[in-house]
Amino acid sequence: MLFRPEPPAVFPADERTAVLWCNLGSPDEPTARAVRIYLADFLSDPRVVEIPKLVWSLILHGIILRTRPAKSAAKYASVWTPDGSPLKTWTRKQAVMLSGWLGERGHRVTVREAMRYANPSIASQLDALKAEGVTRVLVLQAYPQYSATTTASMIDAVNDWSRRVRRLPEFRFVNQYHDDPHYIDALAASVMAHWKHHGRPDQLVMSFHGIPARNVQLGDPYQAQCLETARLLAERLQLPIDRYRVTFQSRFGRAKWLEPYTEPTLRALGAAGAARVDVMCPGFPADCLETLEEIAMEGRDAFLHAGGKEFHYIPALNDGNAWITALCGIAERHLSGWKTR
Ligand SMILES: C=CC1=C(C)c2cc3[nH]c(cc4nc(cc5[nH]c(cc1n2)c(C)c5CCC(=O)O)C(CCC(=O)O)=C4C)c(C)c3C=C
Ligand SMILES: [Fe+2]
Ligand SMILES: [Fe+2]
Repeated sequence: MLFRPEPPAVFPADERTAVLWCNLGSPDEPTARAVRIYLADFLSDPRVVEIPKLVWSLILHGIILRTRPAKSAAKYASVWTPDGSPLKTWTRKQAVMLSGWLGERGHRVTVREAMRYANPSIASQLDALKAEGVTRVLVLQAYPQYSATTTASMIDAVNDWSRRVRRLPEFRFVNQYHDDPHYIDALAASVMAHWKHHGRPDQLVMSFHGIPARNVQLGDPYQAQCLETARLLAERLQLPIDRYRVTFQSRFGRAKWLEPYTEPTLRALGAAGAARVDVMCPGFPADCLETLEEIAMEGRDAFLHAGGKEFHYIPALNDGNAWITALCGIAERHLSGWKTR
């Protein structure tokens, strides 16, 4: 193991704090080539696909990476903006806003966004922070609900970087904030803002990203945390139990994932004659491929073709005031004890 040489320590240490605002990441471009590189990295992560390495490597390289990149690239192209991937654009904007708001509250902290897969990578952002003299890093993730497939994988990436470094910053990790009252308030505010203009739907569908059902059996708390977020949000919206449902989207492969699945639920609601369905994705703080394409395009088509009349997608929290307030509060709580002002 080779640790990097570093300049001699200066005493007393001048403590400098940073918040690393982390999200999943997107391909660099909506092309089959860039998506292939992204998916190869993403899908080789043993936290994401828990299948024996040799078997998975054959399936991944023999089948998936030959067929999926072109299909996914076309989907990415349908949501791509002049600024690039929506997920990266929103995540960057959230980092800038969080930095400004923490500054207004008197904190001297640097805020940077980082991506688990592709760019800007966790390693490159940690390198940059270290070069700027940062000695304390709060790792905050755009995953309100903990899953080993996402949250633990991000911590793995930080640990991979740490393995190469001689003088480590002090790290803190936030594992979840699924029941944070301000996060719930921010979700409720975005729903209420939508309903103020459009009235209430017959059904509000709260769609979370799925994971394999087996992961939950093996101890992943993700499903329980999604259900708790949904219950708290419904309570906050004073929504009776028969006016909302919780579903799981983005199933990958043939194994059983968390149910009920979003798209079949939307089709069933359409076929049953639901006049209007609103869909929101509480587990995605930033709009991305999975919300803008899978829900707002494919989900809409599924519902309307099955006979539904009106479909509304309620945008993700993105740069909403209530959400940045919540983010600020979560960061401040976990920064406490580190002298930042
Ligand atoms: C293969 C297994 C996958 C698991 C497990 C998984 C869990 C998971 N993912 C998110 C959030 C996002 N996923 C996104 C895209 C995406 N997810 C998978 C696969 C799994 N996700 C793939 C292959 C892709 C890429 C697109 C595709 O080819 O289908 C995104 C959007 C990224 C973007 O660029 O916009 C997000 C966000 C969570 C929260 C989660 C578990 C809780
Ligand atoms: Fe995913
Ligand atoms: Fe998807």
